[in-house]
Order: sequence, then C-alpha cells, then structure tokens
Amino acid sequence: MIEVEHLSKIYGSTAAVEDVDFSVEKGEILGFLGPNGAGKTTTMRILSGFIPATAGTAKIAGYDVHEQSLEVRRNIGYLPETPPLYPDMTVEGFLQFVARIKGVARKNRQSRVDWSLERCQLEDKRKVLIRKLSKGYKQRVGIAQAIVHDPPVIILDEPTVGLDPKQIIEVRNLIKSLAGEHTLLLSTHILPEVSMTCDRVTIINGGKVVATDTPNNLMSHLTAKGGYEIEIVGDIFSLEPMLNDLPGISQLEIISNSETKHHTLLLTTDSHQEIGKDIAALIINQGLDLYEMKRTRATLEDVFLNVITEEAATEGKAPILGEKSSLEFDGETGGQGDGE
Ligand SMILES: Nc1ncnc2c1ncn2[C@@H]1O[C@H](COP(=O)(O)OP(=O)(O)OP(=O)(O)O)[C@@H](O)[C@H]1O
Repeated sequence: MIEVEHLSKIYGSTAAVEDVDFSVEKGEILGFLGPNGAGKTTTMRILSGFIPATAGTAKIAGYDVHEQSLEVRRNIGYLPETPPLYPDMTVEGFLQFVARIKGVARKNRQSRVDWSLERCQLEDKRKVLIRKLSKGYKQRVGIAQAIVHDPPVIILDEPTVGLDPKQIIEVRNLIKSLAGEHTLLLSTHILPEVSMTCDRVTIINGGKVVATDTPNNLMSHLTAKGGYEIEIVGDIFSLEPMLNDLPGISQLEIISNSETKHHTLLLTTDSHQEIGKDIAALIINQGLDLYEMKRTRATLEDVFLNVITEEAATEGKAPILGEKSSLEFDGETGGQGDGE
C-alpha cells in the first residue's frame, strides 16, 4: 500500500532524508521511529504530496506521489504534527467542509461525517466550536479530518504529542481500531508507542533507515543481552567466584548492603541458554536465602540504542547516545491536556 524506494530530500547542504526504503502492507500499522530531526516529517510530507522529493520514488496505493498527486490525495489521509483546524467552525461543520474539499459526493457527505464522528468518539461534540475543545479532542478532530473521505492509507505525524496520559491511551486505541481496514504509517519519537501500537517499526536516524522489523523480532535479536536480577541475603564471598566461573555469564554486578547482608546481583548472560536453575542451585547450596529472581530481557530502548550506535560506529562517527534526550523512553509524559 505504501512503497518507498531510494527516497532522498536535500535542503541546501542538509540531507534531511537519504536513500530511504520501506514499505507498508495493506492493513498494517508501521511505526516510523526516530529522534528529533531524523527525517520523519520530511518523509511524511513527501508521501502526502506537500513537498517534492529530490530523488527516489514513493507510491501510495499504486499511485506515484509526484506523477499522480490527485489520486494520491484521494487515497491518503494525513494528520500533520499540528492539525489544520479552523477554530471558529463547529466540529461537524469543519468535517463537512473537509469532506467537500476532499471530493466526497454530496449524497454521501453526511454519512461520512457521521462515521468519522463516531469512530473518533466525537458525536457529543459535533455542535461545539473547535476552539473550545481540549487538546485531546482537537487531536481527535485532526484524525477525523484525515479519515472523513475514507482513504485506504492514513499517515499520522506524532499523533500523541502534547496529550495527557489518558488522552494518549484513547488516541492509541483509536489508531489501533483503524488498522485492518486501513493501512497506517505513524511517526513517533516515543519508544513505547511503537511496541504498543505498531505491527512493524522502521527506525530512522540522521535521514537514513537503520532497521525495519517487528518490535518483537528487533528485541529478540538482543535476547543475548538478557540476564537475571537476583535478591539474596547472606555471606557471598564464595558465591561470587563460582558465578564468575559459570558458563554463559558475561557480566556480574553486585550491589551490597554490608550491614543487612542484602545483595542485589545483576547478571548479564551471553547466550540463549536458560541458566536460571544453575544459578539458583549455586545460591541455595551456599546456604544463602534467595528472596527474588527475575529474568531481564532486552527492551526496545536497548534495540534503538544498539542500532543507532552500530550505525554511527560503521560510519566512523561518534556514537550518538547524546541524542537519547530527544527520544522519550517513557511515553506517558505528555501532560498538556486541559481535561476532557
Ligand atoms: N524546510 C527545511 N529547510 C531546511 N532544513 C529542513 C527543512 N525541514 C527540515 N529540515 C531539516 O531536515 C532534517 C529532518 O527534519 P524533519 O522535520 O524531517 O525531522 P523529524 O524526524 O520529523 O523531527 P521532529 O520530530 O523534530 O519533527 C532536520 O535536520 C531539519 O532541520
């Protein structure tokens, strides 16, 4: 449904997007994940026909975004980072207006408007002026205007930015409910958003695609970096060398309280072997009290940092871990909503 090949956009001397390839299958939600300035908005603006690419091709539902822009506009619903709303119109009036300019036949307009109001849970706000709505409701109107002409492809640029945690959950549920009958491309710099919402994720950094896979596959590539977190009480002098000698353990960190003899063991394993029972046996045989033992696995954060660090290393650049600050690891930090 969305096919992007060798897409590039150069602004003067800045390559905002460089040789980007990805595709989105019918009914799928693809997350487009990257830190600020990665090239997400630029790619989405090219796909929705707002700006031309410098090189490469992009097709929406089989139509070339450059050569067949009219067909592309009919087949696409786009929510930019800032929704294009008219504050002095009512919700229903605005959706009627958008349906008209998007070419919905007069006889179908009211049913399309009613459908999008219902899908976005806006029915009781239909007569309210847009300027009187909370940020969360405005975002729903933004999504409603993107789907009112029933496009098969929906592109959403950072749809949950600035929403409070309750609004974030509501908008994510709405997005998930649109998949299946629609194909969605969703940009975000919030890591948990992709694992919660998307079927696959394309990671973009510095204008280039650095990985594409399902969130689970991306994480399982790093299972080798999993390990165990263990809480024990007792004397651990003889346990420490035994653990270090145990095959499959690549790293051992111990945080101890010498007064209470309470120790937290952080073990990193370097293989796919399950060695939990061997570790537990060693602890018990040493006469220590085992309070808690849990498996720790790679997270999407690890995947993201891993791929962008590898990318920087292969290009001879310094690792860009500093950019971590522009990527939210905790998606529930919005907090601008004015209540619903
Ligand atoms: N009109 C423009 N003129 C010049 N440079 C631009 C323009 N638009 C974007 N850029 C640059 O292109 C790069 C990619 O920007 P883009 O907005 O696509 O990133 P993004 O991943 O969407 O980031 P954000 O989440 O901050 O919007 C950045 O370095 C940006 O400064």
